[in-house]
Amino acid sequence: MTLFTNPRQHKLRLTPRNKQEKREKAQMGSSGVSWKLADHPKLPKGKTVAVVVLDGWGEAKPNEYNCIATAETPCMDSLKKGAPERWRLVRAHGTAVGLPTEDDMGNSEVGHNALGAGRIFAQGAKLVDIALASGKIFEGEGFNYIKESFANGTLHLIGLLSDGGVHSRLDQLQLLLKGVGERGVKRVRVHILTDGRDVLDGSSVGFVETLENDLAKLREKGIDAKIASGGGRMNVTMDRYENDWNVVKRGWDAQVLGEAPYKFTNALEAVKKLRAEPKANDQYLPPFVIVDESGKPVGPIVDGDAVVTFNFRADRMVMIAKSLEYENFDKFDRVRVPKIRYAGMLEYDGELKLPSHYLVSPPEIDRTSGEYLVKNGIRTFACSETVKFGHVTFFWNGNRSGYFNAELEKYVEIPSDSGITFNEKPNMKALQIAEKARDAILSRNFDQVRVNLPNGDMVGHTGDIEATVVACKAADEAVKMILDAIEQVGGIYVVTADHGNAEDMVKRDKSGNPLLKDGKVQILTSHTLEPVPIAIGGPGLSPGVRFRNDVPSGGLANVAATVINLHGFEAPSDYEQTLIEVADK
Ligand SMILES: O=C(O)[C@H](O)COP(=O)(O)O
Ligand SMILES: [Mn+2]
Ligand SMILES: [Mn+2]
Repeated sequence: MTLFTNPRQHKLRLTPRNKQEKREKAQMGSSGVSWKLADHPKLPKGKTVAVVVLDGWGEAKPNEYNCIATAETPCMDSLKKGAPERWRLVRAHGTAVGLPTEDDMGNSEVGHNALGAGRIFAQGAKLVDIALASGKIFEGEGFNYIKESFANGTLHLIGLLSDGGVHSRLDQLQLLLKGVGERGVKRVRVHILTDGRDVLDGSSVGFVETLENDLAKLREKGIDAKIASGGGRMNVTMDRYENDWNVVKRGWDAQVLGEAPYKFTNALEAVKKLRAEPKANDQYLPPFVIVDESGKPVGPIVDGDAVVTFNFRADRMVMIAKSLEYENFDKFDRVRVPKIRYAGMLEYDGELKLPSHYLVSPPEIDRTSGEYLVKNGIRTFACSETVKFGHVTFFWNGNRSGYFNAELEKYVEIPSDSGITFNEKPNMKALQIAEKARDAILSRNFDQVRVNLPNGDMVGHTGDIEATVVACKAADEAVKMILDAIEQVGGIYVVTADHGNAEDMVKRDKSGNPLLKDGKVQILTSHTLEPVPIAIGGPGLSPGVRFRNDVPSGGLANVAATVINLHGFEAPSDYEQTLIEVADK
């Protein structure tokens, strides 16, 4: 993209520091934060603002692997005609969303965090890198806690075996293994979840080989280190937002109880054999346990053991964290609940304080736009279907569950289909989400109506190009319904996305050509590095409002100030700058 040839170096803001902030803080009450937003000098209050996030909807050149360009998307096409004043692109990957490098694709967590928080926070991936590089990870409360079990128990590491950098990273697991090896661990068991969603399908085989090499090195040092169980991430453990507890149960059975439908004596063989089944892929491998020659599982979790879930990203760890930590738990029959010392790589839910022990402190995402707006009287409605519900609530609000003010907010979750891959039903619940948003807008009971439309992303992850084209059409129709409602109430819309996915479904070489393997293209199931569109409009948009042209490398974090302005307020002074200006007409 020529737009971003000279990206501004974003400073990672870990604490707000500027002068006005200090002055504001001096005037505040006991919470230490002044929540009052100043009136915008030019923009009115009282307009209904629809904020639509198309999940996995990036901008790329049209070609046969660009499902968005292939699909019929008349609504999104018409918005694009508003460029440059009412349509533009924003950065949605790498440092623009707090990830370690520009090679890191965006994802829902960091994307929605940036959209909601209006600032760029060093994200989990980066915080873990820093803690490992400095060695601080091995000095904190969380590590000291699990270390107590090293002398007499086993350390179990559970997580996604991948170098995707979305939920976890293999190099971080390797450093963790090395670190525990140097700090007295005697017995280690790794419970792997294969990826194929943030990385190419089939890459699990290479990751298992790498891990086995590392474990062999530990064994040379006298440490009893083995892979103990496994399964595909979408089938085992990594469900989110309570869409399907069976997924977590399958993980529990394999990891804790040592029970699974498949038993192997070797993890590499397990992954290769299970992948050879018809229609098998890394994302959906069935659960398996590794057994010894006598058929006994090599690593069930028992009393006195320590467990670390090594994913840094929260959404798909909250459910397993609850099952490992909660005494009162009724989501499935755990059969046996071992007395363990459990720590997450990060704290996964700041509101629930879950888990109570963790190795690295999460980003402190405070003073989000959602909280400011509610505290300034903005009545907010948020909706998506289960698989993305937490994106426009939990992630949007800085990884906090719950309302800021239940009287002013309503969050509606539409149950997702479970037990299917979404290429089977690519329309998903887009229409139902749009209907809820439409009704919320027409009710005039809300000032902000915020939705996430999952189709481009969830179907894009299946790698099914035909179905993804259908998915994009469905998302476009949903946008149209929401914009029609905004038209009726004289409101404003902001339509954007959290990262790319459906706009490029093929693995490419450095010059951008499809990369062939054995003469075939490799389907890309993951997100991309592409920028995403943002469009503004609607009858309530004041004349003269347009995108500024002096924020060329603007990213998702600039959207919050923009939305706050459209509600008639000035954004907090330490927010990334607004994307809009009001030209004199
Ligand atoms: O968790 C997932 O589904 C993928 O790893 C990332 O997708 P998301 O960031 O869009 O949720
Ligand atoms: Mn997403
Ligand atoms: Mn995704």
